[in-house]
Amino acid sequence: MQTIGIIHTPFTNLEDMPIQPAGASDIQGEVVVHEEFAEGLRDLEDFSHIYLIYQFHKATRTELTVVPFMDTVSRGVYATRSPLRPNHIGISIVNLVSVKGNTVNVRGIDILDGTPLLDIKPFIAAFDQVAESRDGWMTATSAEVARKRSDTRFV
Ligand SMILES: C[S@@+](CC[C@H](N)C(=O)[O-])C[C@H]1O[C@@H](n2cnc3c(N)ncnc32)[C@H](O)[C@@H]1O
Repeated sequence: MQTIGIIHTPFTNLEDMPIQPAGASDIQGEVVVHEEFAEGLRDLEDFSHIYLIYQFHKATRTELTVVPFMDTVSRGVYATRSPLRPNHIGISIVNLVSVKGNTVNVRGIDILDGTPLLDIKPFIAAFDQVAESRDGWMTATSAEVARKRSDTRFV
C-alpha cells in the first residue's frame, strides 16, 4: 500500500468539523494526486461522485468499541465509522467538481487537511446503490447528521 496523493481541505482541527459529507455540502476540497499516478485520473471527470479512500493519519490509537458521534452507547468499531479502527482507513463519497492535471476538485468533504490519499474510485449507481438497507443502531435523520460536528472523543 502506498499514498497516491494528499487531500487539502479547510479543516485544520479534528474538533468542530463535519462528521460525514452530508454536513459539508458547501465545503470545497482539493485532492492532489502524485504526478506518477496522474494518468490514472483519465475519464474520471464524467462521474458526478467519487469515493475517496484515505488514511486517518491523526488517529494515534485503536479502540475496538467506541461511542459514535451519532450515539450515546458503546458500539463495536466495525459497526461505526470511527477513525480509531485497527487499520485507520476512511471512506467518503464526495461530489466531483473538476479534474485539472493531477488535481481533483471536490465538494462535500469531511476530511482533515493534509490527509494521505490511498485510492479514488467512481461512484456508479448500478454497482453501488442498494434498494433497501438497514442502518442498525443509526437512527438519526440526515438533517441531524448534517448538523453534527466532531468533538475530541477520537483524538
Ligand atoms: C466519523 S469520520 C467519517 C469519515 C468517513 N466519511 C468515513 O465514513 O469513513 C469523520 C471524522 O473523522 C475525523 N477525521 C477526519 N480526517 C481525519 C484524519 N486525517 N485523521 C484522523 N481523524 C480524522 C474528524 O473528526 C471527522 O469529523
